[in-house]
Amino acid sequence: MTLVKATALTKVYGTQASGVLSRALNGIDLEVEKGEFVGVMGPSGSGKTTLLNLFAGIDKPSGGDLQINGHHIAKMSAKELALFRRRQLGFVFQDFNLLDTLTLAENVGLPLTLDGHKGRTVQESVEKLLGYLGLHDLMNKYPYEVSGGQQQRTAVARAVVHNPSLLLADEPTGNLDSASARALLGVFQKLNTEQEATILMVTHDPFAASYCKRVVFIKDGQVYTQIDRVGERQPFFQKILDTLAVLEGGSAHGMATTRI
Ligand SMILES: Nc1ncnc2c1ncn2[C@@H]1O[C@H](COP(=O)(O)OP(=O)(O)OP(=O)(O)O)[C@@H](O)[C@H]1O
Repeated sequence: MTLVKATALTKVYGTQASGVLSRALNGIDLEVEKGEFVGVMGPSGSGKTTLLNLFAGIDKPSGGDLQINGHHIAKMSAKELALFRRRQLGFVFQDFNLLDTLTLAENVGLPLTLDGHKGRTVQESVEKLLGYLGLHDLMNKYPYEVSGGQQQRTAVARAVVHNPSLLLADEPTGNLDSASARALLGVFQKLNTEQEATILMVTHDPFAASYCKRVVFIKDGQVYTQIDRVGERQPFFQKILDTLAVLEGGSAHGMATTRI
C-alpha cells in the first residue's frame, strides 16, 4: 500500500514582489510504501529539510500534490492539519526535545495525554512501549538524569506511542556518539521490521542511512537517484558512499532516474 505519494512537488520561498525567489524543491516525485524505511540524503541546501517540512505539514507546497495515507496535505484546514499531525505523524528531531520538567514516562505519554486519553490507559501504553524498547528501568528518571542516547530513544518512544502512520526523523543521530547512534538505529530497525513502522529519515550520515531499506538522494531540489538495499548492510553502506561521491563530485549526469 502506498502511504506517501508526492507528485511534481515544488517549493519556492520568497515572493515575486520581493524579487527574491528561492526554488528549494523543483518537481519531486516520491512514493513511500507502508512498512518502508527510507533515507533521504543530499548535499547541504539540496532541499531535504524543505521536503520533510512539507511531509510534516509544517509548510505548504507551492505546486504539485502530496498525499499521506490518502489525505491531501495542502488541502486541509489548519484544524484538520493539526489533528492529522497529532494522530498520524510522529517526529524525531536532532535535539531530542524532551521536556525537562517531566519524567521520561510522562514525556512518552504526552501525545496520548494531549489527545485526551485517560491516565491509566496512558500509563499502560507507556510502560508496555518502554519495556519493549528496553527503557523500562529509566521511566521515572528525568531527561537530565540519563544519557543523550537514552533521551533520543525516549524521544522515539514518544514519537510512536500513538501508532502514527508515518515516523519522520530529521538527523536523529546528529548529536549522538557512535554507540548511541547504533542503539538508536537498532530501535528504528526493530520498529520497522517487527511493527511495520513506516519511517522517513533525513540524514547526512551514510552509516545511519545504511540501516534503511532504500535511500533517496536529492540534489538541487530534485530526486537525483535512489538505491535499494538488497542483502547485507555493509555492501549497502559502500553503495551509499559511492553514490555520495558521485553526487558531490557532480559528475553524474543522466543518473536522475537510475536505481543503482
Ligand atoms: N525559509 C526559507 N526562506 C528562503 N529560502 C529558504 C528557506 N528555507 C530554505 N531555503 C532555501 O531552500 C534551499 C533548500 O534548503 P533546505 O534547508 O531544505 O536544504 P537541506 O538539504 O535541508 O540543507 P542542510 O543539509 O544544510 O540542512 C536552500 O537554498 C535554502 O537556502
